[in-house]
Amino acid sequence: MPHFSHLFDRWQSTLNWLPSPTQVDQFEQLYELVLEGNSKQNLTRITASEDFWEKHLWDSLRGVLAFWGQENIKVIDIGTGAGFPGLPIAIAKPSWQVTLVDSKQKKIAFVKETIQALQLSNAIAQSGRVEDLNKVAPYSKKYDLALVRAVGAPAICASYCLPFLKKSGTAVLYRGQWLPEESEQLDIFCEQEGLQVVKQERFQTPLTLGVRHSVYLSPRSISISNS
Ligand SMILES: C[S@@+](CC[C@H](N)C(=O)[O-])C[C@H]1O[C@@H](n2cnc3c(N)ncnc32)[C@H](O)[C@@H]1O
Repeated sequence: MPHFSHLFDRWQSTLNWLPSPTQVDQFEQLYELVLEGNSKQNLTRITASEDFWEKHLWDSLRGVLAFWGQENIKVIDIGTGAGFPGLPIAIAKPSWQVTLVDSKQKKIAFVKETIQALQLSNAIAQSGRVEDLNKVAPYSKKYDLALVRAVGAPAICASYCLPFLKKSGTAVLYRGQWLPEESEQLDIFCEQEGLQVVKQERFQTPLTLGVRHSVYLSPRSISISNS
């Protein structure tokens, strides 16, 4: 019995995108695997089908909407937990290479099993602390996008992302409310670390109208003066 078929039009009206039949099946399967996984470990409190669609599937994809037209890019999901936002993104964008990282082995075991079950050949999961992984060769400066949702204060999230990014890369902080003091704290960090806030975007989720913000950061390009 499909869980999300009544929400099919919402993909089109809110993201201007429609999943293929295979992607529809993968989203359904992902939901069932998370429910099953939740009976063995604490993966998520968001279990009702509409909540799952809005807060895990839709929200994960909305954060990368600005990059939707890009193909063949490398993406890292930092502190992925049960695989969000990385798994919905790997389903929706098969040409993107998605790396999902979390320090908790058990969560990564679940994500690995799910990648296999969904046959996502464009996703890999890696356990470890991001502040260790982001300094080593396979990961350092390799990513076009670094994504971080619900992991910590903005400056900490930014510090996790920065070492993963190519010079042309972008970090996306997935935030709920965005407070002036968070913005100020992030500005101070960016000033010190050679990052710039490229854009902040405010939007609402389509079903419960929850407030969300996406904050986009990129390494600052250095301008060299002639004098
Ligand atoms: C609240 S969960 C959010 C999970 C997921 N991003 C989401 O939005 O549903 C935060 C996750 O970040 C992971 N995490 C926190 N600090 C980390 C670090 N330094 N390195 C790797 N993972 C970390 C935790 O293990 C946890 O699974």
